[in-house]
Amino acid sequence: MTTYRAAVAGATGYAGGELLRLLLGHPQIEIGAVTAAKSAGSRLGEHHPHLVPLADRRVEPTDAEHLAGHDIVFLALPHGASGEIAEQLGDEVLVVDCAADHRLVDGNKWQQYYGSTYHGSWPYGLPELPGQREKLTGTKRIAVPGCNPTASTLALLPAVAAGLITVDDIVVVLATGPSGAGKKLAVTYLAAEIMGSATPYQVGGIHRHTPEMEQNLIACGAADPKVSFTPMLVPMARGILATCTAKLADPTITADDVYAVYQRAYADEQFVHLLPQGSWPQTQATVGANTAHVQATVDPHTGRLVAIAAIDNLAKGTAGGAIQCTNIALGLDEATGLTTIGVAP
Ligand SMILES: NC(=O)C1=CN([C@@H]2O[C@H](COP(=O)(O)OP(=O)(O)OC[C@H]3O[C@@H](n4cnc5c(N)ncnc54)[C@H](OP(=O)(O)O)[C@@H]3O)[C@@H](O)[C@H]2O)C=CC1
Ligand SMILES: CC(=O)N[C@@H](CCC(=O)OP(=O)(O)O)C(=O)O
Repeated sequence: MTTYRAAVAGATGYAGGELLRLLLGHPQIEIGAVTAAKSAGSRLGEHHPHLVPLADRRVEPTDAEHLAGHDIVFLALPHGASGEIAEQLGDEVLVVDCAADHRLVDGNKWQQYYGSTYHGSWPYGLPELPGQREKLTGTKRIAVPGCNPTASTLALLPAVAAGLITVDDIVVVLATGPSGAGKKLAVTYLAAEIMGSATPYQVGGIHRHTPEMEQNLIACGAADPKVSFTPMLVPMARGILATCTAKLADPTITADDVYAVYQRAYADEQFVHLLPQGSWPQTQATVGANTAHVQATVDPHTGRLVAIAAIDNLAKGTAGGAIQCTNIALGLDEATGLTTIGVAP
């Protein structure tokens, strides 16, 4: 059995920590260098007390020298830092970027929403998109999706692909836990402000995940989709619940029609769990698992589809999705080292 050696850059952060947690259970990937920025020189146990087998690992600086000599490099760095270091890594190493730097195909959209150096696009790490597994197989570069686009795309994919909805008025309202903002940003949200409150942010169509969501819907077959996206912070450590609505293409489409389309679309997707008809996704059931829980129906009063997805932003939304795609790239069983079993309560 081949064993691959992987470095994790940004190992002290939330995404890096979740990558390491999952990699510890991966039978064919061993953990090499763990790197960060200002915390270089510290021990990993100071940052991730839950990762007991790695407690004494020294955190190295993030540079090409420390990332050399690996088969895989996972980048869990802020945007920009990720794009810069990626340019210094050889063509032979598999680079899996959890940041946004290589997600958008359209450089103008990158400028509009990020306004920083555009690093081009890599194969996009959402295997459930039509034709995407072929693009990921054997690749040496993977752009891991944003957690919000993963949840909303998986909620809408079957409806768009089957032409159940019109795509010029898609509304996504999404609740997310603060770990989605990363450790560095999370410290700016005081517990006293988070607990007991729901707080919208990036309101008015300005969130940088909007073009990524639209890009994904184009990949599902939509022509010129328009997404109105409103996220809000809610008091849970992990989790995203994306509620997506859109006008039905034909008002006679029933809830049973919709459910049958979703059943067909996700019949072979082991990491997308379509709930029994009438049950609705809850974030808790996805915690620690590489799953998206999905449900959809119609609202006959307004003639709209209502589709909801729940994910763990750090699992299927980042680290789990990254490992799923890594498995595909390496030709391993897609589920190696991953679970569909969540943690409850
Ligand atoms: N959190 C989430 O749910 C998701 C995160 N992502 C993406 O994953 C990436 C990491 O996010 P997350 O873990 O949440 O962020 P964190 O803030 O929790 O962690 C950031 C990590 O990057 C390191 N770092 C910061 N600046 C630099 C730099 N200039 N050079 C090298 N290393 C640096 C930090 O090290 P140190 O501690 O030493 O400063 C830390 O290890 C981001 O691009 C994020 O957008 C994507 C999807 C979801
Ligand atoms: C709570 C929170 O702030 N969440 C982040 C999601 C981060 C993410 O998906 O990562 P990328 O930054 O790599 O796109 C947000 O909405 O911007």
